Amino acid sequence: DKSEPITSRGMDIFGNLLTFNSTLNKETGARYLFDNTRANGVHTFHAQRMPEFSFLLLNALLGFTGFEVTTSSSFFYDPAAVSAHVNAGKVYDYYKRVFNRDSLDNNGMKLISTVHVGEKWNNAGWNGKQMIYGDGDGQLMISTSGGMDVIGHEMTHGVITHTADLIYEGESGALNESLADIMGSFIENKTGDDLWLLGEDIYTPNIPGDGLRDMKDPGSVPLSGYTETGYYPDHYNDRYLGEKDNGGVHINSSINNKAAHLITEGGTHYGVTVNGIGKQKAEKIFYRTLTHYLTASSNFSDMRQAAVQAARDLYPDRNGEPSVEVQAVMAAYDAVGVH
Ligand SMILES: CCC(=O)Oc1c(C)cccc1C(=O)O
Ligand SMILES: [Ca+2]
Ligand SMILES: [Zn+2]
Repeated sequence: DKSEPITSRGMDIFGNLLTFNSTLNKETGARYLFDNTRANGVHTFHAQRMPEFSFLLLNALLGFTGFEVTTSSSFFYDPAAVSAHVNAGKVYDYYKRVFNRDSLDNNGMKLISTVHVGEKWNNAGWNGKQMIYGDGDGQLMISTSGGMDVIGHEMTHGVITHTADLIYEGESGALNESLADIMGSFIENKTGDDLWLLGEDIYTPNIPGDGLRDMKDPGSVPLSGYTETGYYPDHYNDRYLGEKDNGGVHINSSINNKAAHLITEGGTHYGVTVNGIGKQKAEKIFYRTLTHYLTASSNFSDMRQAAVQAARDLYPDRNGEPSVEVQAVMAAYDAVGVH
């Protein structure tokens, strides 16, 4: 075979010089962003800023994944591609290390990312088969593949597809979004309040400290992205009941996000006090909830019951009393009004 694994270097979108796995064509000397050391490959492509609808159409109809990112030297000159490639490898490593999950399907499926989708597209996504990243318009967003939590979020959509496959609308869709936010944030693993911000590294480059969403204080972020007045909800009674955003999947996700924050760090919310149990336990509870109990049509009440059960499996009752972990889950869902 004419191709062999080789390490290459390149800068990510923040100017960090990184070393990563790639593939060399020995005959031509060309290198490709194909890391064949993980699963059946972590392969990164570019769409040369094609309009997103045409990329998505060609992808859906013909399985077109874009153009190969290649270089004739040992250096790759596409920062957005380097960021997507390296971050995808990190997300693969997280799921393998923490949950012994081999790729999104737990069967070593190839991880495909395509960057430069659309023209100044303020979006990232999972299209059911692969991750896609826009470059942003430079004001609202910059290359979305630069966000470790964004990539963790997109790839967790892939894990969800291969597990509960939560229907992407209404309450099940909000749970899909929330679990992607929760795992994306845990994978990025920042400290302090930054742990709870989504997309902060690639959002509004001219405004420090803000994010697409805030899991600790959802109500601090205006709903401007969805042309709704108001702020993200942090209680079930304030959930969005409109039609926009597939019935508010990126809006009502904040209610479950707040529950996840309370389970992890604790706090008093609408008069309900939760004693936090930390990230290591929280991530196990959410992963077990997703992989053992949730189904495609699960709603918020199902989520509460599933999370309580997952917590009970992992941290059983003691002398007939719920463990502190189970108590934290119950109290957190009480605090956000989900019963
Ligand atoms: C935190 C990751 C995220 O929200 O990605 C999206 C963006 C940036 C725009 C539109 C949709 C998504 C998504 O993956 O839901
Ligand atoms: Ca973040
Ligand atoms: Zn999402």
